[in-house]
Amino acid sequence: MATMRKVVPRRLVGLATLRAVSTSSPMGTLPKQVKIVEVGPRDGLQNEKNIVPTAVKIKLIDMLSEAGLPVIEATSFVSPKWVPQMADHTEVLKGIRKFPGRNYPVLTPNLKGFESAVAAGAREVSIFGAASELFTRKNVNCSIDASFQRFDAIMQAARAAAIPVRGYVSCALGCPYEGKISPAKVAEVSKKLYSMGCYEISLGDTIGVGTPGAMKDMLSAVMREVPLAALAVHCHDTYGQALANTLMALQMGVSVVDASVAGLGGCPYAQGASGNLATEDLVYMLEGLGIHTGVNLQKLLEAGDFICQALNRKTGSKVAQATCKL
Ligand SMILES: CC(C)(COP(=O)([O-])OP(=O)([O-])OC[C@H]1O[C@@H](n2cnc3c(N)ncnc32)[C@H](O)[C@@H]1OP(=O)([O-])[O-])[C@@H](O)C(=O)NCCC(=O)NCCSC(=O)C[C@@](C)(O)CC(=O)[O-]
Repeated sequence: MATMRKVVPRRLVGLATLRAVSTSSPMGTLPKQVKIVEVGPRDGLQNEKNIVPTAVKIKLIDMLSEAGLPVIEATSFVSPKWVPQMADHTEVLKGIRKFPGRNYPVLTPNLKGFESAVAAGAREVSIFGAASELFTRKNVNCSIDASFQRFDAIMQAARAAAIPVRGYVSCALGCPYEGKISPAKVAEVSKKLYSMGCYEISLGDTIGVGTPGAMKDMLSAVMREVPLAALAVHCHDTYGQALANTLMALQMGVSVVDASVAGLGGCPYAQGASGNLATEDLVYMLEGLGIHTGVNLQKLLEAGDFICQALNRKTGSKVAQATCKL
């Protein structure tokens, strides 16, 4: 295994001067604490063409746990024909160290996936819907309505097994196949997922086309239907807007943010989707705002290094690039 690169501590020390920003600044009402949902091992890796060894996935998740991430989406129990990279879901879920008080949710598209996930030891699952009809067909091979019938079956089984379920709404700020998606449609799908029992709804800018203005309009509509405390944002960075969009959501009171170590990611069924918001960049910004995350940035950078070296890939995190010793 290649050696870890050293992070230059001087750059990180500079943060201390920024920490004076108060939570009731003119920027809006910022949350005091943000829960980061790390999606790198799932969203980050699912699009990788070469199969990443199971041992690498396990080590990545363990390093992310050591960095203090409270929630790490570990894998997905989808069809291996559709997403070959996630075919080792059972081995990954069984192989990782489960830190006390942390969650390791997995994606489940249908009852079959849910049952396999539970058999592999999943204690939390995520169902994934979308606000776009065409994207739903490309991603899970059925209509939005039919996807909700599958979700019904999962919700019933999850209730019986006392398994919490998170819900995703993809294409919340645009669709690769339909283009613009109305905030009303996003609100409708979010409300349905929440009403059926999802404890949290993650609003995905799947192809990273959103801007802070679009985020504001979409969130305003969703907040009329779903309590703010149950909302999360999930921004891809295709147009370099992910951090700005996330900041807008924070200013509107959202306190749960999805991100992916080293900015890895993309949905294989969303043409043009690039990586997610890099977790390192999110943590750096939140620390600068004086917002608690419980994440150790140094250890997170090391996890980012590890996976980038394993993938032979340059990091997508600006913070990692800036702090990299040349
Ligand atoms: C939903 C299906 C399965 C429908 O796929 P289908 O082909 O319509 O399903 P089917 O029920 O006809 O089954 C076909 C075959 O798949 C098997 N199968 C069926 N279900 C499972 C399962 N759970 N696990 C393992 N195998 C399964 C089933 O047993 C059968 O096997 P065969 O008889 O041919 O050998 C498929 O379309 C699929 O797996 N799609 C997943 C696509 C995916 O993972 N996309 C990425 C995640 S979403 C995302 O990234 C966005 C997000 C969440 O990050 C937020 C954002 O950024 O917006």
